[in-house]
Amino acid sequence: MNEKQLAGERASDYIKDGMVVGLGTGSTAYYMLKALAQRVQEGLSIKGVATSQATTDLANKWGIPLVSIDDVSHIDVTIDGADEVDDHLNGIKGGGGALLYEKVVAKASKEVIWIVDAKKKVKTLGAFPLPIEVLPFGASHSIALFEQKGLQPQLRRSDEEIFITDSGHYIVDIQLPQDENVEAFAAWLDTLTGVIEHGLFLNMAHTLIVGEGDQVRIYKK
Ligand SMILES: O=C[C@H](O)[C@H](O)[C@H](O)COP(=O)(O)O
Repeated sequence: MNEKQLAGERASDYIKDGMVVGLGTGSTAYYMLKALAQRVQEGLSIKGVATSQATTDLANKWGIPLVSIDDVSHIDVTIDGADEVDDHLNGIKGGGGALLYEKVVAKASKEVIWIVDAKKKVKTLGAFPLPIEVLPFGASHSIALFEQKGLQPQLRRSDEEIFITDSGHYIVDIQLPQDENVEAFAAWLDTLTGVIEHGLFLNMAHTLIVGEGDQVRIYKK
């Protein structure tokens, strides 16, 4: 079994009968969804809140019941992947472009669990480019600002076309400055007009499940 599968399957154990569950996006969340679908088939009763169209499609295909985030007062637990996670359980997300809905769902959740393979557990965030979701209107000005700050922005593309998020925005991938405090950098990003959201998820995860070789390691905040 690969590390992503180990982490994803273990995470599905955290889902209990009657819960509203935030369903993450990506190749690791895929395994959690698969394990959850199996449990639903065996009689587990949950309601899922999907974080992307891709996850909605998988849940529909596998018979996981979904509700809209606006039809629930809270989410009991959200299980999602991440691109990098440090020792404080701060992370970078958005490698698959789902960061906006993922952050909205995480913020509505009582508990957030991340599932990753071992290479994503890092000492310092920033080897993975930081995804910034920007408004298409004026995107060239957002990119110019990042360029001016030395952040090496790259407008994300998919098969030559500009990548469009589920909510109709662009993604600009930048290099996280290594000499700057991540909280301060996230706070600066939050002030920028035209920036819809960014992939720094700070103080959001409570539990990290890492598939490492043929073992699972669990870290708590
Ligand atoms: O936008 C995508 C999400 O943040 C994913 O959860 C993240 O990129 C990790 O994906 P994967 O498990 O495929 O590496």
